Amino acid sequence: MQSSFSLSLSSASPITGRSDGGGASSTASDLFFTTATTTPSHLRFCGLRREAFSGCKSSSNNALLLKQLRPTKKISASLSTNGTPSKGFDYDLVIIGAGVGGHGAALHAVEKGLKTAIIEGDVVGGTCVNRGCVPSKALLAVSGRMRELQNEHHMKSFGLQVAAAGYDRQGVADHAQNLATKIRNNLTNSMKSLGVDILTGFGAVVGPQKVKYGKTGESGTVITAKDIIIATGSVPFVPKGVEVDGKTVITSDHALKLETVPEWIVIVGSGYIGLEFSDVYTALGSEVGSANPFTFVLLIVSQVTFVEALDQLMPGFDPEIGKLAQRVLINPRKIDYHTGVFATKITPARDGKPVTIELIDAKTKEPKDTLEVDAALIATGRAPFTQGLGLENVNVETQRGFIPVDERMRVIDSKGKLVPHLYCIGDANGKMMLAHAASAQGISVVEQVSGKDHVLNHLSIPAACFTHPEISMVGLTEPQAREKAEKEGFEISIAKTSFKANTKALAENEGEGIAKMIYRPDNGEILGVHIFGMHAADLIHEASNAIALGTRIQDIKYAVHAHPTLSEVIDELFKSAKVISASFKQSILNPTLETHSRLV
Ligand SMILES: Cc1cc2nc3c(=O)[nH]c(=O)nc-3n(C[C@H](O)[C@H](O)[C@H](O)COP(=O)(O)OP(=O)(O)OC[C@H]3O[C@@H](n4cnc5c(N)ncnc54)[C@H](O)[C@@H]3O)c2cc1C
Ligand SMILES: NC(=O)c1ccc[n+]([C@@H]2O[C@H](COP(=O)([O-])OP(=O)(O)OC[C@H]3O[C@@H](n4cnc5c(N)ncnc54)[C@H](O)[C@@H]3O)[C@@H](O)[C@H]2O)c1
Repeated sequence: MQSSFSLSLSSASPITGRSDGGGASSTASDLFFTTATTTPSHLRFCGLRREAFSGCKSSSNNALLLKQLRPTKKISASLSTNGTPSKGFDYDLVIIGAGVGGHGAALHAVEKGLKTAIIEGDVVGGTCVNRGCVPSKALLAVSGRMRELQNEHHMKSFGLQVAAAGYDRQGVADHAQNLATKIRNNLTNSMKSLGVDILTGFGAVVGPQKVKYGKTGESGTVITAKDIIIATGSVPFVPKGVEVDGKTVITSDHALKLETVPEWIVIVGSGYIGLEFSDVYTALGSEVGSANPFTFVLLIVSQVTFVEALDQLMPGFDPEIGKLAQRVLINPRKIDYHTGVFATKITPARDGKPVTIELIDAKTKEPKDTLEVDAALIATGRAPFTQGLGLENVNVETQRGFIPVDERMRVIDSKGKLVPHLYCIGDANGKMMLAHAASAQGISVVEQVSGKDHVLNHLSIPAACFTHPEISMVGLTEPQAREKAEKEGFEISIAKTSFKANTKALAENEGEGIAKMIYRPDNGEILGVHIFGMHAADLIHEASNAIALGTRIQDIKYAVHAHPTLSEVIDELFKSAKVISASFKQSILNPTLETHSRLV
């Protein structure tokens, strides 16, 4: 896997975040950074063992994954070759980093006729494909099925009888790894087939419109480019005082290999990674029995203890959704938690002693507790990977490691001026640490360098947490919307619908869930949508596309949805919103006008 340099797969990563810290959502000190196929072979592919019936759905619902699997031939044949560079340059566009951000930019650049090269120092696909979205969603696909198969009450409600479910840990781990390999190959082949030059080595900026690449410590090859995009991503952030050994004190890089499922694991941080892994660990449980597919397997449900610095779990979510998520995803499961505490010192298990975790009160900094457990997963955010990029050669200073950019992803220098022809996308700029955001930013930059102005609306970018059930969101949370409304002087309203009233959800015995919309009743603008429930991650796109396209509730509420589908939850959400009609507003201004209805 590793080539000329090592990134976050190794605990001796060039940056662990220890020295620099920082994070997109950091708040305090350096402690804080923040188809239903049921064949036996299909079950084996998922690493599951089942004697009786199972309903193993075939693939992840991750839109990006589907995009990555899409045949590249979709791009028209006439545009499917790398272009000729602008006069005086080796390339029109050089991208440093072949993660999903760099990949998205490269494909779009070739489509636009730009002569494009991408420099990668490790493996194509970056975090998302190799150590992030892809393997984690493979593990979550398995945990979802295990959860369902183990839920006797749920199975009985369908009239199904199910014998004890078990799993083969290595089989599950292989499923995750095989998927990563497959998607990595797809990404590599998609770029190769379009003629993108994939250059191997560590890339750095050596001057305006000049990039060097090669093995670290060697002189390397210098190439010129009309425009440069930095897309170097991020690595796990490990707070000061935490000793990662990769076995008992781990980051997501290690956890995704699923080398063990500990009996008791502390998860430090209850954000996306913490929550998704709590779903995996509590569904799989620690295996202590036989591994034969046709014998009884004893699984001990793993105990998860969350350690969260803020006063509530899942602080990033809309508070109402967070509360519901806690009631469904935390309270009934073997999960306990300590909130308002920092993990200041974590020592791996050694010499027969367990992992020890020292907690201090987040506000008073007084010692609070010491936990002794089997393992600890550090899920305290991610640190940008921006060291050694030669930013000093273009007078750029990072901010807690992140590269400062404007709304067009143009890099800003230490004097606050834009650096001509230099852009930064994805995790390295810290605007929104999501795979599809990185890719969208890359496409936006390519639009700009090909002569079309483009500003990406980050408030239209959806996010999802792939727990069971899922959580998704787009736009503002209720508190954020209230703050904005107060500042700008407008009213907000809230609409809510329940999965309990949805036929499809009830047919699936999955009525637990809500959708919530925050909007402006005066003009029908959607400010935020939050969904908790089955397939929430897929359902959010109707709302995110409406925000992106500026569609108002009074227009989208007439769109027709197939029955019975989960999408009717969102249909009902739009229909239940009360927008004051234009004619009513007119009638207030001019009382002589006749009005039929106040609301639309
Ligand atoms: C466990 C986990 C699960 C996640 N799940 C999701 C999810 O479900 N959905 C989602 O949207 N996001 C998810 N994310 C976040 C997502 O992985 C990142 O937001 C995304 O990978 C960022 O893409 P990027 O292109 O900016 O950087 P990266 O994917 O990190 O890619 C950067 C690339 O640049 C290369 N590189 C770095 N420096 C240099 C250099 N100087 N020269 C050459 N090459 C260099 C690296 O080797 C790497 O290949 C997850 C993250 C984790 C850790
Ligand atoms: N499904 C997805 O889209 C997905 C999945 C996984 C990761 N990601 C991305 O990866 C990034 C990293 O995820 P993450 O979960 O590590 O970060 P996060 O920012 O989502 O959550 C980190 C949590 O750790 C807490 N924390 C930080 N320092 C702490 C400390 N010292 N002690 C106790 N608590 C502490 C924070 O309060 C926060 O709740 C996120 O930005 C996310 O966008 C996305």
